[in-house]
Amino acid sequence: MVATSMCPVDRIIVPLDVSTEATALEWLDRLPTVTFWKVGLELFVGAGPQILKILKQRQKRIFLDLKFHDIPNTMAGACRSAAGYGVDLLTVHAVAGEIALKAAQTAAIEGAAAIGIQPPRVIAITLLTSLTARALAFELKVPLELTDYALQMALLAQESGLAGAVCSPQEVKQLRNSLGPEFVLVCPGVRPKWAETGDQQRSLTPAAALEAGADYLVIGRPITASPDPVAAFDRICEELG
Ligand SMILES: O=C(O)c1cc(=O)[nH]c(=O)n1[C@@H]1O[C@H](COP(=O)(O)O)[C@@H](O)[C@H]1O
Repeated sequence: MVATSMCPVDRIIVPLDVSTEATALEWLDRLPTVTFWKVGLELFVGAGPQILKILKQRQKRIFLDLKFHDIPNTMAGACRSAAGYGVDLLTVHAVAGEIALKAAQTAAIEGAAAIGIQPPRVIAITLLTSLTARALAFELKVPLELTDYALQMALLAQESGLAGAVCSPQEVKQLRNSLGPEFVLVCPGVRPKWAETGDQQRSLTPAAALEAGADYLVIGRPITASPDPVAAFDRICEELG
C-alpha cells in the first residue's frame, strides 16, 4: 500500500480516453497538476506509443492500460515490448491464467532489464467495474459471489508474482485485508457524490475508496466530462483532504 502521507493528487490517475495525440496534449496542458495519467486502448491504438514519450518528457507517471489477455507466449511478448516504454503500471487480465501471468511478469522484468530501466508493476484486472453480480452469474456463468470472484482473481495474480490488481472500490476492503499491505490495488469506477455514474456499476466515492484500502484511483469522466475539469479535479483533491 502506498504511504498514507502521499499527497492525494499523486493517488489520482486520470485516463486519457481520447483518440488523438493532439487531444491528449490539450488535456495535459489543461490539467498540469495531474501527475499520473492513464493511456488506454483508445489512445494507444489511435495515436501510437509516441504519446508515452511525451508523457515521460513531461515527467508524468504512466499507467499503460492495454489489458492483455492471450496465450502465455503472446502475453510475454506484449509485456516484454510494453516494458520498454518505461511505464509505471501495466495491465493484464487475471483470467489469462497462472502460466500466462507468470510469463507476463517474467517478460516485463526481462524487457526492462534489457535496456536498463525499472520494470513496470504488472497488475491484473479482477472483474471489470462495468459488470454486475447479475452479469457475472448469468452472462459469464461464474457460480461465485462477486467479491469472492474478484478476490480469487487477485489471489491468482499475487500467487503468480504480480505486483497488484485492479478492482472496484466495493471489493477493495476485502482484497486489502486478504492480500496484505504491499499488494498494489488500483480502483477505477470511482464517483464523487456529485458525478454521474455512467456505465460504472460498483462505485464508491474517492474518499471511501481510499479509506477502504485503494492505493490509486482512476477517475475519468467526473473530471473530463465536467464543464470545468480543473475545478472538478481540485474539488476531488479537496474532498480527499
Ligand atoms: O483498467 C482500468 O483502468 C479499468 C478497469 C475496470 O475494471 N474498469 C474501468 O473503468 N477501467 C478504466 O478506468 C477508466 C474509468 O473511466 P471513468 O469511468 O470515466 O472514470 C476507463 O479508462 C476504463 O478503461
